[in-house]
Amino acid sequence: MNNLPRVNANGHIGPVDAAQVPRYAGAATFARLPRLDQVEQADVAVVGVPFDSGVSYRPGARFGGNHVREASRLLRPYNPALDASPFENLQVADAGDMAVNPFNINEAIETVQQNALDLTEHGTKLLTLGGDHTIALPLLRAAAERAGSPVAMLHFDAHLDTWDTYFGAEYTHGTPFRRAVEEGILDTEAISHVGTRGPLYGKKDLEDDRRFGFGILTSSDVFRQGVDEVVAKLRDRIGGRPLYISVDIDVLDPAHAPGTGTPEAGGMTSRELLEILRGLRGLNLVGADVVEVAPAYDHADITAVAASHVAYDLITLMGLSA
Ligand SMILES: N=C(N)NCCCC(=O)O
Ligand SMILES: [Zn+2]
Ligand SMILES: [Zn+2]
Repeated sequence: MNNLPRVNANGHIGPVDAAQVPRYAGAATFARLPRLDQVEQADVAVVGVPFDSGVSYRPGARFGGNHVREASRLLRPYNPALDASPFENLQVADAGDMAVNPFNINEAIETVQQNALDLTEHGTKLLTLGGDHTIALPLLRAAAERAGSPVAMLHFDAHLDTWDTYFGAEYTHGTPFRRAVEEGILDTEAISHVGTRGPLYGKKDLEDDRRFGFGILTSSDVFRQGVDEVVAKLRDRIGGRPLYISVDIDVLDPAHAPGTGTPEAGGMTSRELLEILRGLRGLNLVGADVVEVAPAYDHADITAVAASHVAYDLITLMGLSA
């Protein structure tokens, strides 16, 4: 059905043309891009991670990837905010979903790490959709291995996710970045949380976090300092290092992202998040995730639309990387 030619100027296969095939027709791939098996090589692979066995509150992020794919049907090929055509500059393809064991977190982490390594074997960059924040740990392991060094990280989230354990469990969605620091896969000179807010267990949470090396720009900092100052501070800290960006969609206010498992009031707007991302043009972005999209709590696809635009800007940034 969707066999119309869609080869663009650079020989890359782009999205199905919405002027030729209604954009609501056919099975969803991210932004109506080709599947990975339909292209010879991919500069960027978008892959879903249907896993949410690491959550401490509301489940459902296992369904996030497909929810974002459905909302991404309305994306268009030219990104005016960054003056770039990401699918023309790059061959971007949808790699489907990782087959992750929902009953065994340790095995799931291994699978995510191995799948991420397999997908990036020939220089392909990875953007994952969906899943809970547990998956950032194996994704960072793979990113650091491919980079050949610890990576810088920007972590957009309402939460620190540097807690130690829940119910004695080390691998959960509230603990990936403490594990990552312990494993030495993060460049602790260049790791920042952006958008954090809300109650903590105690002051020690912040003390631990600072000891690990994290800088923090809270949701209130973004509001009070403004996007440009925040961008300048982040760029300064990251420099030319290989950079991984992890976006927990709950960094957005519940008004902008109700479809998530651990919502916190007082968050950033989707405009603020997109503006900060666009300010990161030219950094050496090696990989990214968009996690914690839980469709059961979404309304009118608000969360999925925001997540699809975040993913689109992340892919655009990959095409504009140093
Ligand atoms: N990573 C996300 N979304 N949430 C972590 C919340 C941890 C807690 O229940 O305290
Ligand atoms: Zn969070
Ligand atoms: Zn998180």
